[in-house]
Amino acid sequence: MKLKFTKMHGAGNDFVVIDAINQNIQLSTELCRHIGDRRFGIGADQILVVEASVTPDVDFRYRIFNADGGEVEQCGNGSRAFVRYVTDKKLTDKSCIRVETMSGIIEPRLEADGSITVDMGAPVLEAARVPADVNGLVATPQGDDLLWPLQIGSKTTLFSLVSMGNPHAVQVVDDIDSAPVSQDGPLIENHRCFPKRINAGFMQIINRHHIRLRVFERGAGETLACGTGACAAVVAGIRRGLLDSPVRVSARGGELSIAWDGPGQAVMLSGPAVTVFEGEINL
Ligand SMILES: N[C@H](CCC[C@H](N)C(=O)O)C(=O)O
Repeated sequence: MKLKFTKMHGAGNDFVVIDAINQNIQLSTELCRHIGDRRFGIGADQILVVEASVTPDVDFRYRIFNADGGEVEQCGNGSRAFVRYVTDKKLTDKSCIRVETMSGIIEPRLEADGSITVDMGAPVLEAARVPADVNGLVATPQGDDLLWPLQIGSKTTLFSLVSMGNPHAVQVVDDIDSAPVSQDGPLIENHRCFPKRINAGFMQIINRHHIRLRVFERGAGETLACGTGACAAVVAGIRRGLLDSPVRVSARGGELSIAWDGPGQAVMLSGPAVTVFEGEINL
């Protein structure tokens, strides 16, 4: 069968977007892994699937699969690509849409100037959900920052644990260009304290309104930008008294902007969403 798709990116975090409203497609882990493969398939960090909503007062359902085929709860950069896609494909005439994801409802908005802002919902301090004693590992938070000391390779590293629907472990580093992302990223992602695995953020503080960020993503490896990772890093930095909202997040693939007014409040994510090409794949 032939499957139509659209290739998109948000600050270099790239996606294959599939309309499953007007195409009959049953996605499996194996099929998503094939589509995400940069040599045998199309290639992408994530595959985004557009489905009709079955929930009143919700416009669409949005499924997210990492390149390794795993279905996940949330994708910040993907949510901006989503609203660009459904607008350009005339699947909606709304500028602000309500989208159901595995982790709840998000509200991406296409602004008059063409930029896109997403209400990502309120963060959960993942520490509250991390089992204190997993496989005999006892991890206890330090102070009210909820900084968790975890053994990564031969060293103990302090992490902020934040969930944006999907889990993030964020650490502060002096220089992200020399940070051991490729070495420590997989160790953090697969750490035994995180039974569902986790996204690993490496944050360099430039000033109270600007960070540089690299993220080794669960199920995708290091990406050029991570929207939920940017949200989690800013939440962690504000909670630790290191940052003030709004914060400019410089990722390797582009710039994102995050605003957060504190616990219980929604995190607002703004940034680009670009359509690169339309295509068809033989399955
Ligand atoms: N790798 C993530 C999903 C994609 C998140 C990222 N691409 C974003 O923009 O938020 C996870 O397994 O939770």
